[in-house]
Amino acid sequence: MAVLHSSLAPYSLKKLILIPHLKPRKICHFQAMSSSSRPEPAVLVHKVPGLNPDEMDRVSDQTFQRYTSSSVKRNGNGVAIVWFRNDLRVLDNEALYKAWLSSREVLPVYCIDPRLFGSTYYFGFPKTGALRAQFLVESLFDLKKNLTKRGLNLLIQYGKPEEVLPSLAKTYGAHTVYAQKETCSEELSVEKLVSKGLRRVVLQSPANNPNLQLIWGTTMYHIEDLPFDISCLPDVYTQFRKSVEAKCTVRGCIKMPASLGPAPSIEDWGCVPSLDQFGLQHQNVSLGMKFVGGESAALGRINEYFWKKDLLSIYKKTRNGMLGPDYSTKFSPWLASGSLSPRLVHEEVKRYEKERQANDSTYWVLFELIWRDYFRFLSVKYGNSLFHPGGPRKLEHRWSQEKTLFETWRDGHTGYPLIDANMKELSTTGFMSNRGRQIVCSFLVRDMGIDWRMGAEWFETCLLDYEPCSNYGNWTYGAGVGNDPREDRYFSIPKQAQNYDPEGEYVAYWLPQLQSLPKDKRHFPGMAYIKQVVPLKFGNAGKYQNHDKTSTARGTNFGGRQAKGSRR
Ligand SMILES: Cc1cc2nc3c(=O)[nH]c(=O)nc-3n(C[C@H](O)[C@H](O)[C@H](O)COP(=O)(O)OP(=O)(O)OC[C@H]3O[C@@H](n4cnc5c(N)ncnc54)[C@H](O)[C@@H]3O)c2cc1C
Repeated sequence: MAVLHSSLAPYSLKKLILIPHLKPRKICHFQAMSSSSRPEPAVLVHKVPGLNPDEMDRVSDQTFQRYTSSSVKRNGNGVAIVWFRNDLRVLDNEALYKAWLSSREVLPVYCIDPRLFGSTYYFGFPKTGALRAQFLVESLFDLKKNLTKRGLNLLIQYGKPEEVLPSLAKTYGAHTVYAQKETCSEELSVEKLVSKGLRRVVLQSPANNPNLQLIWGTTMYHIEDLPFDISCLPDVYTQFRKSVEAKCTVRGCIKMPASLGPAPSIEDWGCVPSLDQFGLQHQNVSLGMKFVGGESAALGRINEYFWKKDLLSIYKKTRNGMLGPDYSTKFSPWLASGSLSPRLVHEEVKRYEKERQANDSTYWVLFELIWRDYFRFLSVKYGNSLFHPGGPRKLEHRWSQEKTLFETWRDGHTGYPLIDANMKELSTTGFMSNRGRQIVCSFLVRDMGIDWRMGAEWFETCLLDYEPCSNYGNWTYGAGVGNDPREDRYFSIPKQAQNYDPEGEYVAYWLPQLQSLPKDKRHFPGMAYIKQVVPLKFGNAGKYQNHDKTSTARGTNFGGRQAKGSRR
């Protein structure tokens, strides 16, 4: 058992809870050391993917050749608009494909919706942090480049889609606006407003009859191929997985036309925005991983992880790691922004299995992508209850919203190195491993007793890979209010530290003050002490109660519709 190291004793959780006015920074000694005394970590920043720009372009061009075709025939007329949302890619993009097929000219549009740069609903954190905004800027820049190479351009407009799109449809006489279908209430409310705006165009000039066509494109398994009605979606993941694996096939990627032009001529196509246009300042990534946004980088990462480094063959053994770029695929930021299609990942896994090897690891990437699908489908089945305090099961529980305590977690000042290191990684890079996310979620909710929505909203601010279904879905599971009553797990910090960072390498990377300690002391310098005096697990299971009413849904800044249009 670790012995308390006097100079590194973390303040006790009990003290924090009993005396909330204590300023953690003052009593948490190891965090008060001056930065000049900290040894520099060996590697400062890993670029993900770790390819140089020329290599990335080459890889991306090769993949484009594989997934495009020159023999696709076009038979449409007029102008179609593609409204890019969370599908910032060219390959396997069905909305773009249908727009191309049904028209003579395609007008690709991205709307920078000011609401995405407002505040989160309950706790008022920035809805999009600077790192994700930067990732978005890079993604748009790359999309514009890839469209231009194929004869189109990207019109970037600052404004609400329900104002921008009808006006463009009217000006260019577009017959259809194609877009990827979303499933959560804020996005659904924008879809409704766009449809309404397009109907107004018809009223004003009946000859012009634009309509909105929404196309499913976010999951690996298509919603129409599910072997059950979505209202009967199993509440146990394993049942869902077994059922889709037995009864459905993943559709192949759509072969996109090699050339997509011509585009209608527009004088000003709009520039890729800079961060100050979002009211944000550039945040430098000085440690950990710096992800590069955009489809080219996503294809580069597949190439690097699967083909160049052969890491796919050992994924199952490494996936629970926390340090460095290569323990897991790191596909999530590109999947969330839609720069990468899950079906393309599926096809590349199958190709790898054919050309190199098939094993547990190659299968396990698909297993994880089925989790991603599952959370998306759950959002259709459960709607807004995903965002309610009691989650899909409508459980009642008194959560604390104590600000000081929450801030120690948010800022990585809890005094527990495993928690602090993960929270520092999140705020510095916009990323955290799956293992880390489960641990910090359990700590916030079960050890600190804090409202899980505070954690979920903070993740919403910071994560590069934020998307509502996976984020709120995983948080409801972590808080024990998810749809599956059996997914109610407590993560013991000593056990997690022992299993996943036995040498303390991860914590010492993010908290360099710990590097001078012997490896066995890095992790829980105060563990013996904490175990004696702090009831780490509050045993909350007995406090939950079922109740029938959902919490009062309120309006959001999305769409002005009260209650129904609200996520919360
Ligand atoms: C509290 C909490 C919040 C989370 N919030 C998000 C989020 O906002 N966006 C997000 O994409 N993921 C979220 N996850 C899931 C998971 O942590 C990340 O997808 C994963 O860490 C991304 O790293 P990777 O791409 O290297 O994953 P890999 O291990 O390489 O997995 C491959 C892909 O499978 C999918 N995947 C893996 N695990 C999960 C999971 N538990 N749920 C859903 N999809 C999964 C991801 O798309 C991932 O890219 C959250 C998990 C927790 C516990």
